Amino acid sequence: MGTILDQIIHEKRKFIKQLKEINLMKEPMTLKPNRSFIKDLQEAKEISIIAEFKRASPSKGIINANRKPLEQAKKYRQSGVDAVSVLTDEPFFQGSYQDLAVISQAIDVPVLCKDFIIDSIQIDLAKSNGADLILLIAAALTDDKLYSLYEYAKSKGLEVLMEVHNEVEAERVLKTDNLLIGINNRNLKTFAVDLSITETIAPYIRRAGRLVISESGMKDEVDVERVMKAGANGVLVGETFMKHPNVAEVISSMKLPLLEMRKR
Ligand SMILES: O=C(O)c1ccccc1NCC(=O)[C@H](O)[C@H](O)COP(=O)(O)O
Repeated sequence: MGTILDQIIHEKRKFIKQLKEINLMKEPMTLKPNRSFIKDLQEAKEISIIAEFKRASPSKGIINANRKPLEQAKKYRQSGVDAVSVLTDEPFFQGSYQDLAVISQAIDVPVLCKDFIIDSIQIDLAKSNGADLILLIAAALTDDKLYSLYEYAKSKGLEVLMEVHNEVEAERVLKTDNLLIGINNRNLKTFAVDLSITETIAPYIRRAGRLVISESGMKDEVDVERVMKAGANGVLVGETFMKHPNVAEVISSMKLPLLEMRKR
């Protein structure tokens, strides 16, 4: 059956086919201009945190089915996160576009539609449900697809987080002018998480003048400090925030490394 990424993409193709058949598209729910995460990140004086709403995952199964999107997103916002990521994939992550819409309407920071996008109709769907930025995963796309979906997202006023896992993928995304590059520490084929992936690739991406988000596997401030030292401008954290009984506490502890570094 192939890797988990192959399986996800296989399901996604079925979903897109249905979507095109039933034409579920609705009018954009909001007329307000997109919130720019890139601008915030360029102006940020401390590590930026993207907090993810993630009920379940292929690697962990159910992470936390009890948290409600609205409550969790409000807690994230009150804890000072800079953006919220919403997994909209249903079969593997138990997410939905409804989650995205609810969260986008409730908070004033940029919202990332975290999905496995292979067709422009998914970008329309993300936009119409309130996304400010979308994810494009280099490993899931040919160069042509990656570049055309990027152009399409930009034409819709959306920002793009381009995700890479190794130097070859990094080289591919650096051929675009996209500023926001995510380094996923989780191998999407084996699920192994290794923060040294950020340490290896971030300096290369930073030298190219781009902004780096280190994604996956961060448990505490030690991990955040490690990826910051490698050059990350921000982190994307899901499981740790979804499981922790005190979200505000764990988020503020992750902001500490920078304060400590400033004191030195
Ligand atoms: O999380 C997974 O198991 C997974 C498996 C296959 C493809 C993608 C997957 N996760 C998507 C993500 O990138 C993470 O949800 C995100 O970076 C947060 O990771 P974490 O903090 O480790 O929950």
